[in-house]
Amino acid sequence: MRTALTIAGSDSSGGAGIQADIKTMISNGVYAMSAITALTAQNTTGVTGIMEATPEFLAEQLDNIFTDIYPDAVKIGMVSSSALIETIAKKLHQYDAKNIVVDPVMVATSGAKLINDEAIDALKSQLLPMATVLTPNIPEAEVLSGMKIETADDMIKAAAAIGEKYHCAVLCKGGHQLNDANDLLWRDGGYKWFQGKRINNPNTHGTGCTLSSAIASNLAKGFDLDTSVERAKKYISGALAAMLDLGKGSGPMNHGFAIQNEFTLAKEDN
Ligand SMILES: Nc1ncnc2c1ncn2[C@@H]1O[C@H](COP(=O)(O)OP(=O)(O)OP(=O)(O)O)[C@@H](O)[C@H]1O
Ligand SMILES: Cc1ncc(COP(=O)(O)O)c(N)n1
Repeated sequence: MRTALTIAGSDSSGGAGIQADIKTMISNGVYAMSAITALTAQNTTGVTGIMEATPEFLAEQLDNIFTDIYPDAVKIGMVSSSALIETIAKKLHQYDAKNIVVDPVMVATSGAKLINDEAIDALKSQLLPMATVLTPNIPEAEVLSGMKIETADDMIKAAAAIGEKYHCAVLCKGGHQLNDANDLLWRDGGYKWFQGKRINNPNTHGTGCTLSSAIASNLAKGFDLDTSVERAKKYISGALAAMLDLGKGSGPMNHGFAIQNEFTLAKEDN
């Protein structure tokens, strides 16, 4: 069985972060492992507390994972401080990690800030150059490119600027900000649009975490980047279309829709 690792924060309400990543990885047919960067106390209405892991304890988790069950892909989500980012970069270099998907989590759907300002510089200088693919939403792509994004053409320009600077592929997500479900993948000097059907579902807590984990799962299974994005879009559309409605705020998706539908994803792969 192929294996994937998520390095991210725990979401006590289960819709985003480590919990969304593990549910997504299982549903996409890989063995899931986790290195937790922080505990968050949150629900669908907001984040009330964050307790960071120490860099030493994060390093210890990564040592235990990489020296035993080697991950075929790594997804990186919420990492709130530069010391934690430095630890991740050092360990991923040490163990020669492959298929690294970086979701540059900055602000939660509920509005809470999930990264310190000084950590954004560390993210840029240390993690982005290691990424196979980076998955910013529009506000994150604006921060990383330094340009305002108002049109689909701006998405292409910003993704190209980020990709050329950090030498990685960039999936700029239209998401709820710009053109709904259409995402732009820039890689190797060229780009491709992934058109998604907009699903009228207000419950989008954890969509970014879910998409990046689904891409990592498919890379772990040996699919190329374009195919992995295509398959990940199909998975997130299914999870949104399942129309789960929980909580008082922007609720979680139904990550298990495929398993509940008699293992449809697993059947497709056989
Ligand atoms: N209503 C929708 N219908 C279909 N696909 C959607 C919808 N909203 C978002 N998506 C898709 O979900 C994925 C995540 O995009 P989004 O822009 O929501 O990420 P994000 O802003 O990082 O998410 P998060 O809510 O976790 O911060 C993208 O592939 C996007 O196209
Ligand atoms: C631990 C953690 N990681 C990431 C997110 C972002 O997800 P969203 O923007 O959908 O709230 C989150 N809320 N919590």
